[in-house]
Amino acid sequence: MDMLLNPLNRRHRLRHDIPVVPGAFPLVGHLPAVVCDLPCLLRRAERTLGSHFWLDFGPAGHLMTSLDPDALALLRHKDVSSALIEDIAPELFGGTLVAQDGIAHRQARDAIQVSLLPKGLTQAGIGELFAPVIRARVQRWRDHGDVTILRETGDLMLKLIFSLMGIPAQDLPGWRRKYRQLLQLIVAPPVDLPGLPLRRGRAARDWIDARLREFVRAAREHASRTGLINDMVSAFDRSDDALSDDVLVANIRLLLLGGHDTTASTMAWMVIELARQPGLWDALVEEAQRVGAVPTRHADLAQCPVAEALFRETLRVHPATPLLVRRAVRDLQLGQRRIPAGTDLCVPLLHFSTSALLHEAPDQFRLARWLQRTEPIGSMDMLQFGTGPHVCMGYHLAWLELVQFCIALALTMHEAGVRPRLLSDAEKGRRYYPTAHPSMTIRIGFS
Ligand code: HEM
Repeated sequence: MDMLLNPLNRRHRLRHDIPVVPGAFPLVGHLPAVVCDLPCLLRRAERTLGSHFWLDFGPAGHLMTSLDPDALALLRHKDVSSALIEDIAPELFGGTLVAQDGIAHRQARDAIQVSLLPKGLTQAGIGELFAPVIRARVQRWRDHGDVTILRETGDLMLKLIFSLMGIPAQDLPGWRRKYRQLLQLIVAPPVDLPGLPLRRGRAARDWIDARLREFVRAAREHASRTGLINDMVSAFDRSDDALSDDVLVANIRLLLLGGHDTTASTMAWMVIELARQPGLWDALVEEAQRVGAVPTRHADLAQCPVAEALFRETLRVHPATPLLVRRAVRDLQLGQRRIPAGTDLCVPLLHFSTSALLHEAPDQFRLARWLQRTEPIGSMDMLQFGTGPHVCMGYHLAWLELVQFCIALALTMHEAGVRPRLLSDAEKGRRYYPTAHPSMTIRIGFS
């Protein structure tokens, strides 16, 4: 067997009448294949077993995975819960709204959402804050001549998200270090000893939370100031059942996590696509020259249709969050199948995003599918941000910063008479779980 599956496990088994994909390893199940070759794994499972099958996510257990478009409706169903997210990553997502349901979720979400909508972002001057940071970074790339792209976009995104939180520039190295330690909680084995990832990750989380608490206190003392944290604090303090600072701090930390990896990966893929398709780069440069400056407000984004199409098509072909997980809290009907209460579910956004059911010629990277459409963007067009009550809260922010990035890149490189060129194999070393991204080693030259 080629695809990181266990050749010794070929037995065909059923759970609740649904086939289990063969090839799981002890302890880690199908995780090696999920992480390294999810599209191939899903295609093979569909071809051999049909559109419903179990995947073994190792420590997270078996998830019933459905490739039936009806599965998307599960994300909007009142009888499915997001609590499974907390079970899978309690150290990172415990107490955050992404793992909550019902009123607790709605209350925390309502309090934060306003600041992340176009009006809130414009009022807080986020576009003006980001433009010079992005411009300075791409100028550094131009001066350097070549970059390891994902490392660079990851660093840029961290800088943007920290500046969004009002973290002073001189404190950034300390935050960066703690943030990287926090991420170790994703893979930390459950052993709490000094020097091990769990202990270090928890210490970093406590460090971050303590500082966020100080920001919250400062925001209350200077209530007249604007800025994202100030807006969130006032919204939390105004909410009907005042929400505790623990809830507020956990959710600000969630924004750090939610807004980083996903956008860094998308930004890296954008550069890779621009480098491997010269026609795309030419169209973007033409647009950037026409608009002449990096847009700073949502209202300006309409003048950048090519950059917007690039943002949407990059996400469609390379969705940064390829899988969503849920738990059935009551018996559910999924097409012809009955899903018993308690079943853990996996909805592979990657499959739908690149499926012929939703898109013509889904394997082709085509800006025209966005540039030529006349109907408004609907929920299926932004599926990569989820759907239903948990749909991404950072959609407008991601749209703004990614279009800003495209225009800044095109202006800067074109002024210097250079364009992006792919220096490595873009397909090698891709990862698909827990978020999807190109290989950390891919290099892009500007010449
Ligand atoms: C390209 C960029 C992004 C992608 C592809 C993306 C994708 C997603 C997806 C698929 C979900 C749904 C999770 C679920 O249903 O379980 C989600 C939720 C969320 N995202 Fe994003 N995201 C992006 C950027 C951002 C940014 C920039 C922020 C904020 C700074 C953010 C904050 C959040 C939050 C707080 C949630 C949880 C919403 C809830 O549970 O109600 N995301 N995102």
